[in-house]
Amino acid sequence: MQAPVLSGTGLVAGYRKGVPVLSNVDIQVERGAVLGLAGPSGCGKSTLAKVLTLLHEPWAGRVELDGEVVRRFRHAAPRAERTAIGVVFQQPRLSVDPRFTLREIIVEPLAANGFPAQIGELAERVGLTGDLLGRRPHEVSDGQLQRACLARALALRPRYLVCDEMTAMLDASTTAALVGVVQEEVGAAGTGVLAISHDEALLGVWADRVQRWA
Ligand SMILES: Nc1ncnc2c1ncn2[C@@H]1O[C@H](COP(=O)(O)OP(=O)(O)OP(=O)(O)O)[C@@H](O)[C@H]1O
Repeated sequence: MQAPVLSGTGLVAGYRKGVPVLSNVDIQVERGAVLGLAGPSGCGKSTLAKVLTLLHEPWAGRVELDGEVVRRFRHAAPRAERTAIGVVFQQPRLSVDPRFTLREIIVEPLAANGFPAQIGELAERVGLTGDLLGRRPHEVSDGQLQRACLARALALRPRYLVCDEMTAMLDASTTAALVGVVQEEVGAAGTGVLAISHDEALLGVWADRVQRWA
């Protein structure tokens, strides 16, 4: 049986030749649990997030998705592998097309994969009600836009979800709401979550286990 885990083994990655940001990093994100990742600014947490979501190709080491070694990254990554791993970044305004309505933002992965554009229940779960779905990013708050980004990430029911400082720009009540939605997904769908955060107190209540980088 294939191991139900998203893992990185011996990962080496960076941006400039000869200057690795990740040097021999190991990580295992298990299904049905939240792994917290904490560490000082600049240590490479976001770089690891990009490698595990197949957006950045490591120089060495391997990423495995449920027992299969990932061989292609970025645009070359197979659709089935890309859609198995959702991601929410810190800054929602850098993550969306400003011309799209929130509804279009959430629907986009469903449409791109040939699924019906049914998002009513999902939008409600993330707290986007009333006329919010018809608004564009400049007409909503950061918290409302981040709700849409989380809904977009969950639309295809990914087996894994990487939350890279998902709540860093949000107030306490929006943070609690979004973490609650992720927790429901972990419980109902067995999603495996990597929660990257500076906020040790948040990870203390959210994560089942925390990996700390020096
Ligand atoms: N696209 C890029 N091109 C060049 N260097 C980059 C790029 N992205 C990140 N870096 C560099 O890689 C190093 C690690 O950055 P990364 O964003 O992974 O760290 P981090 O731990 O997530 O930091 P923070 O907690 O501040 O978000 C930093 O020195 C950063 O300047």
